[in-house]
Amino acid sequence: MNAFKQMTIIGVGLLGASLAKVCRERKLAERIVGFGRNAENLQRAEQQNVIDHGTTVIEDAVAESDLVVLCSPVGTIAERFREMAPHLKAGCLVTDVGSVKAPLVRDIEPMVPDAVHYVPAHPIAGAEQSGLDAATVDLYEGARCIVTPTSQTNPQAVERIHAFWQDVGMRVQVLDAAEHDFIYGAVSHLPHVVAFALMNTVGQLKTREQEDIVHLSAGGLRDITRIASSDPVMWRDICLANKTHVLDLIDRFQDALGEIKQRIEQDDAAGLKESFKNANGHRGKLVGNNS
Ligand SMILES: NC(=O)C1=CN([C@@H]2O[C@H](COP(=O)(O)OP(=O)(O)OC[C@H]3O[C@@H](n4cnc5c(N)ncnc54)[C@H](O)[C@@H]3O)[C@@H](O)[C@H]2O)C=CC1
Ligand SMILES: O=C(O)C(=O)Cc1ccc(O)cc1
Repeated sequence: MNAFKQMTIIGVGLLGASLAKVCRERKLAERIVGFGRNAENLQRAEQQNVIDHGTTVIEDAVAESDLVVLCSPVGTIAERFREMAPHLKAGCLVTDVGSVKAPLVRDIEPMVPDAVHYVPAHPIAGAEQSGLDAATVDLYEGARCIVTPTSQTNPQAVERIHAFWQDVGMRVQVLDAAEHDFIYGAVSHLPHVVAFALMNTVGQLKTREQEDIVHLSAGGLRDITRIASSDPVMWRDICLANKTHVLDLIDRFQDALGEIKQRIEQDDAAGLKESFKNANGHRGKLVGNNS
């Protein structure tokens, strides 16, 4: 097991507090420090014994730590790294949970001090809820964690961070950051954009009596839009950070939607059936039904 004397979590929300909980339970760190902007949130995390100590002063948060995990929104991670970099001790390992990797690697790698190692990571574990109160000890259990080292990343540091995420309970896999952003743009970011757009389309429609029509829906609308309840700041940051891939994927989605639209317009029953049958096949791969 890969026990650290002290670890710091930057951003004690869903991902950060869940990580603190599992590290506490599995004794992966002797002491857990939380950094955040909101003193009241940190105080509550201390009271709940999620962290040993909370501080809004980044120097105090990281100076004695052997491991720092950045768990704040994607748009804030590089800035937090810049602030903490001069205060990191020699030998400190830094990883993160950001949902987009290439821009973080591009911005952070040039700022990494000598004798400090940054190994980017993305645990594919989460939910549509956010914040300390949504955190659970088993959020990460059995889920995939993508690690995206570069040619400059120290191999021993990669091994230790790999072991850390494994100790947390994750199945670790290495990917190039650019490929990661393409893949998760497709399987995570586009679905969120579609869910937000679908809810905006249907959500504003009213009955003749000016009542919301969503209450009249069957289970399907709820199934397809669960993730439209996700945090707007988090998803704003993800879409802007992964802009190129997200825009390309929206184009692809519009093409697929356009094909269905055209087949309906042209009363192309066979073509329409083909579009839907193809989708059945693709979803079969997703849910493990290849028949
Ligand atoms: N929610 C999810 O399902 C997943 C989220 N992620 C990534 O994890 C990170 C955190 O997401 P969540 O835990 O869901 O969000 P969250 O909103 O629950 O927690 C974020 C925490 O960061 C704090 N924070 C906000 N701005 C900050 C700043 N400038 N400096 C320091 N702390 C700041 C917030 O106060 C909050 O405590 C994001 O980068 C996200 O992309 C990764 C995998 C899954
Ligand atoms: O709630 C869901 O189904 C998710 O998709 C959670 C999620 C959100 C963002 C990530 O980067 C990874 C996982």
